[in-house]
Amino acid sequence: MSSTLFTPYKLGPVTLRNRTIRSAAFESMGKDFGPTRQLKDYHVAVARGGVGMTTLAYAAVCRSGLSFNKQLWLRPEIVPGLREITDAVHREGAAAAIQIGHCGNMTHWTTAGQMPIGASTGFNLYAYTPVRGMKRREIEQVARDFGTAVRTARDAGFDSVEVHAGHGYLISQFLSPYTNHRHDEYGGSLENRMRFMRMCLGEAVEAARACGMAITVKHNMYDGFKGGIEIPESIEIAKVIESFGVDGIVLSGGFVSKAPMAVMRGLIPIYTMSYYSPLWLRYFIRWCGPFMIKQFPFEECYFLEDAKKFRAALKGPLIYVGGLVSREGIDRALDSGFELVQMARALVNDPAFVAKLREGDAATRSACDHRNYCIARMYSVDMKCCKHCDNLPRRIVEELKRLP
Ligand SMILES: Cc1cc2nc3c(=O)[nH]c(=O)nc-3n(C[C@H](O)[C@H](O)[C@H](O)COP(=O)(O)O)c2cc1C
Repeated sequence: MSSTLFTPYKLGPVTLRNRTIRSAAFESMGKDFGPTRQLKDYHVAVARGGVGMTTLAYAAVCRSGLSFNKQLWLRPEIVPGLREITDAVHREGAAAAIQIGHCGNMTHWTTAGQMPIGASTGFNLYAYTPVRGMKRREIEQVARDFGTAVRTARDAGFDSVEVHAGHGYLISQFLSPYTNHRHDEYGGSLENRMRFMRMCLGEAVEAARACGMAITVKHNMYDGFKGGIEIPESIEIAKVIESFGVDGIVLSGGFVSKAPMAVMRGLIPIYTMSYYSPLWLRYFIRWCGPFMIKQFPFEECYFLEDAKKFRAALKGPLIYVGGLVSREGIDRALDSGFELVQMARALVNDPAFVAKLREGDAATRSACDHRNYCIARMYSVDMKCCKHCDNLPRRIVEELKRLP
């Protein structure tokens, strides 16, 4: 067994009690773009369950960066509600982080309060909406919003911020040749495609340093389809992220609008997903979902072999995420040179998973079976494991049983 898992780690100015972080996983528990009692209770349970740090997700840096109505929009009005959460998390001995980002083209007018904007003009199937390419002044404003969001997070008592630069959110829409078709200084060469990321990181890192917060970046090792970012280019991007002096890079992959299961792996319960979708979308998902959503089989530590290539190329702290379900897997990641590990589904399934690892024997495993009910449900209800839901509709139970 690795000896480092339950040792403290200094993440920039913050000391974590151990090497585990609850990964940013959209809870779908917000109301009016702000926090709720349910959101607080969930993160307090995770903190009580032993993690070093828990991450609230996802918080948009401005209104146009919201993709769901139950997300957070980081602004002064919600600071008191967030402060209640961070105080309660701290009382449990854990640190508190918040993921900040902008969803770019993955939204709808009704949520964003304006026409969706992205790196380039187009039509987004994810939200069935036309998208307008961002003007220069919008690009500059959103970059500044990243700095403002960091300061707001500090006012709310967070110890750390995670900049979302992966998964097809706005920064990765600029980075990826698949979504960036610009002909100006923000498009074309890799240097140009990284310009927006550099602007956002410049603002966010400066703000974090000024207010004594840790800062990490979630980055795509690859987008998960032909025409997107691949590992060699992604390593070059990671080197630039590292040059900003961030406290850690979280290595992930996949584009939620094109290859969502490349991010999370495992099965996707199509009927369940359609059940929780608005009526107008329900039958489209039921009929077209199996063809549109590419499957990526789940495997423990599914990103580890690729993440090791980044470990070999980079010097700074790296955070492993993806398919951690056992002590053996966590130790494997830590022993491969990653300073910290993040987990999402193991903690959706059981917020006390880390405490069980500490108290249990080496064979302790998460009971999550990666049938991904939590993902199907998250879009319109909240993020919950099927194991915590009573009285599920019969057809959902049957579908979850039927999946191999
Ligand atoms: C329900 C759910 C919601 C998620 N939402 C986000 C999110 O808002 N931001 C993000 O960066 N990743 C999100 N993810 C991805 C996780 O952070 C993580 O990268 C991925 O699930 C792999 O970790 P795991 O195998 O421990 O679950 C989400 C995952 C799940 C299961």
